[in-house]
Amino acid sequence: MNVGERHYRTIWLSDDKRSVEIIDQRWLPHEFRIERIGTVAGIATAIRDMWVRGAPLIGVTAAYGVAIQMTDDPSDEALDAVWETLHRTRPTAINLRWALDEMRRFLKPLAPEQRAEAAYRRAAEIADEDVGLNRAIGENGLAIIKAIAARKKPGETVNILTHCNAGWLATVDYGTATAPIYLATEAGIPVHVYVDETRPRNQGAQLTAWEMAGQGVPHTLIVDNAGGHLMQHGDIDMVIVGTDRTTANGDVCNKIGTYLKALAAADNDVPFYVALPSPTIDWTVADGLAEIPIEERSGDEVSLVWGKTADGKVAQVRVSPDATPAANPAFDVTPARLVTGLITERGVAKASREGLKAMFPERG
Ligand SMILES: CSC[C@@H](O)[C@@H](O)C(=O)COP(=O)(O)O
Repeated sequence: MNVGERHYRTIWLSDDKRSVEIIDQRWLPHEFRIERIGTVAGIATAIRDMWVRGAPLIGVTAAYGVAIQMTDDPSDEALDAVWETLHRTRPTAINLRWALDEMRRFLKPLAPEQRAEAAYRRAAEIADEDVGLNRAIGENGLAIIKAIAARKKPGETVNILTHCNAGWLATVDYGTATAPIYLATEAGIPVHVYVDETRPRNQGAQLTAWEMAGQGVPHTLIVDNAGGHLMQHGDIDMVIVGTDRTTANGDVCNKIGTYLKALAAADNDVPFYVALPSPTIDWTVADGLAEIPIEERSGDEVSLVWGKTADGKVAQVRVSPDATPAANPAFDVTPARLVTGLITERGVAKASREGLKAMFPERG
């Protein structure tokens, strides 16, 4: 995506060909900061403390973490240790385990002295593959938006609700849920996006809104609780969200609050789509509610909110009494029965075991 005149991916190799540079998402939308990270500890911090976030980008960042480790120590023991260290950072997004497994599978058969160079090459390929997958998701989702637009009167917008940030910032480029939106805008289809603020960390208000503004996509920020009301009044044509892990049965784990949007969508006959690249499918898990570990983050993220003060400083304020404890489950599971379709790189699958098997027969 472009920021101003310049095209950026969300992660890239530094000039020293060893460290990576990332957009530090903690400061957006107020400051655009780039950080250079050259250690495994730094990569672990960036993932855990959400300098980078979003399932696909977490995976790519971890892949580069393995590469950094291989320059320091390419032994089997170090490869296993970096897998463990990075796997511990965030438990829910399956792309993290997918990328770590892929790096280990690729590197293990190589002689240690070949591993560093090969690891950077494979990490770069995983990053490039992510861009390709998202572009294909965009094309497949675009067909859905086009079909809705065709039923509208000339000039009427297609109104899309999205939750969290499943955008460019959550991937390497394009985003998953946002890819169809960007392609629709490029194709001249009038779209308008309702952006859920996405408490507690406000990925919608801070990241999706910033992306939409930067790409010139008409959008409106709403509080998380407004979606149901808008659907009851016919103001939403479709919902598109991303996912951190989708089970082999089509259950969708995504940012906390997604389930409530899906319930409201079902009650109002609003199509509810989930956009995902195939590395986000966990083929080993069937029942999302019973089997997916849900990350529990610090209650401080609920009690304290970041923002820009009147004098232009980025600061944190407390919104609840000092003595009030807060719980912060970061994700929830939307059962497959509430999902209209899974927009993958291969096409739109039914959210069911049969639907996913038909789309990915080699995994059946
Ligand atoms: C293409 S990103 C899909 C998901 O990772 C996204 O919707 C999401 O829930 C991100 O959560 P986050 O906690 O910000 O990493």
